[in-house]
Amino acid sequence: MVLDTKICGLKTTEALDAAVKGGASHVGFIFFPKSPRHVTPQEAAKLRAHSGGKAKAVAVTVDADDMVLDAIVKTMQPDMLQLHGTESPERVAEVKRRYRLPVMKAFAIHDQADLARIAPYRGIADRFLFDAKAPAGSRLPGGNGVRFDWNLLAGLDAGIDYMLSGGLNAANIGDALRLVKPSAIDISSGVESAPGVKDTRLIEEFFKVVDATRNERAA
Ligand SMILES: O=C(O)c1ccccc1N[C@@H]1O[C@H](COP(=O)(O)O)[C@@H](O)[C@H]1O
Repeated sequence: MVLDTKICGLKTTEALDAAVKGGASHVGFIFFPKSPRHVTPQEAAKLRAHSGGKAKAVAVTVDADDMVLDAIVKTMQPDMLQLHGTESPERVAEVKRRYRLPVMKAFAIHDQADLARIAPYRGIADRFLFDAKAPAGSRLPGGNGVRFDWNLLAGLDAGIDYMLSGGLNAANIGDALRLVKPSAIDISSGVESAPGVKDTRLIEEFFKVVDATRNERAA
């Protein structure tokens, strides 16, 4: 079974190399100035070039306007856009049209009502990303290392293509993948030694568990 894996919030070639070596299908770059993982379009372009196309480059933005997206798309040339704010279905459709890129729409999940909110985006977003709600007082809509109740996903329509995200790490990814069957997983702070500082040893450890669980799923 194919399981895409995205390592998000990359800022250095060392961390990027570890992600690619581990088998990441996607690598994510954060364009959100309040984040400790924020990169400029120029920095992301250099990292993307360094990866040599071995993983799809995802640009993560939060309610970005066309001017911001124009600069990112022109400079970095991502393979996919992750919209991690409160973008409406109309805005998602507009972004897809304007940039001719696949779009992954992120949702903050706490209960079933949050999952129901994806309905108007079906057929518009190419993929969904389910993250936890940001804790009170957090300056970030994602990258908070917080998980949500994965049981909520058990009854989800099997045709929904989603990336599981939020508080994943080497210690819990095995349990997550035994409980739910996402087409993809996404991790950021779970492979960091401090906010915004990726740890290559933690990236390696994460992939070891993912590979072991993937083999379990295939058996
Ligand atoms: O990581 C950030 O700083 C960030 C900022 C703004 C929007 C999204 C961000 N990260 C996304 O958050 C999730 C989960 O992160 P974590 O594994 O819980 O730390 C991931 O999708 C990142 O793309």
